[in-house]
Amino acid sequence: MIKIAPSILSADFSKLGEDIKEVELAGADYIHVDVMDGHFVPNITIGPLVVEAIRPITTLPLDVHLMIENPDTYIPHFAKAGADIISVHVEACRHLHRTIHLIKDQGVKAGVVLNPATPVEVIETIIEDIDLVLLMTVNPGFGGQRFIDSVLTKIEKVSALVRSRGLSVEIEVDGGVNKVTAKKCIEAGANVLVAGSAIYNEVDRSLAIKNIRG
Ligand SMILES: O=C(CO)[C@@H](O)[C@H](O)COP(=O)(O)O
Ligand SMILES: [Co+2]
Repeated sequence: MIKIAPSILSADFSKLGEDIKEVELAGADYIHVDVMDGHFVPNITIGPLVVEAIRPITTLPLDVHLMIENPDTYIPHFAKAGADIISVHVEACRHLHRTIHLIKDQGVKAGVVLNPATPVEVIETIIEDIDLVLLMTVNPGFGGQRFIDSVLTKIEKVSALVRSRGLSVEIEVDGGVNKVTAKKCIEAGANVLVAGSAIYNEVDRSLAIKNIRG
């Protein structure tokens, strides 16, 4: 089953609650929350206060994508605020195994994110410990960027790894996902598709989600 995770980075922040409710009613499976700190990526977005504010708005899982330095400091705050999945970048974690278990200790699902230039091999030793692998299909920091095709090979590799170990780890892709690139990601083995501009820039969000799901 293909899941769609609209990224609220492309929503209208002056009516964030309405924009979240709208994609929930339009068939979204997760709400993707992009957290940026101005250090790991050159942009600043939202913190645990906003996660706490949107928690009562939706019953969908909040899929929190941390693009921050020192994630260990903030993981308990995002968990307490109501995150259901917390994903950390391997590039930001000095002790990745410890960070993954810190997330799980909060009773939250743990995801690991790889930038486009990071090879898949880095997750071979921890794939058994996680619930989700998030492959960035753009360089993180901004919505509305162009999909990087070379990541498709990485999706195939992660998919083969998950199958060969008999795991049920979700494979999520994020960045430049639209109805054309979504098809390629699904064929390569992804099952969770994050989309910001391809959903929030469309008037008919229900149709946009349907088109991406394929
Ligand atoms: O994490 C990120 C960007 O760093 C994403 O979640 C974007 O917000 C996706 O936006 P689109 O590329 O779909 O417009
Ligand atoms: Co994201």
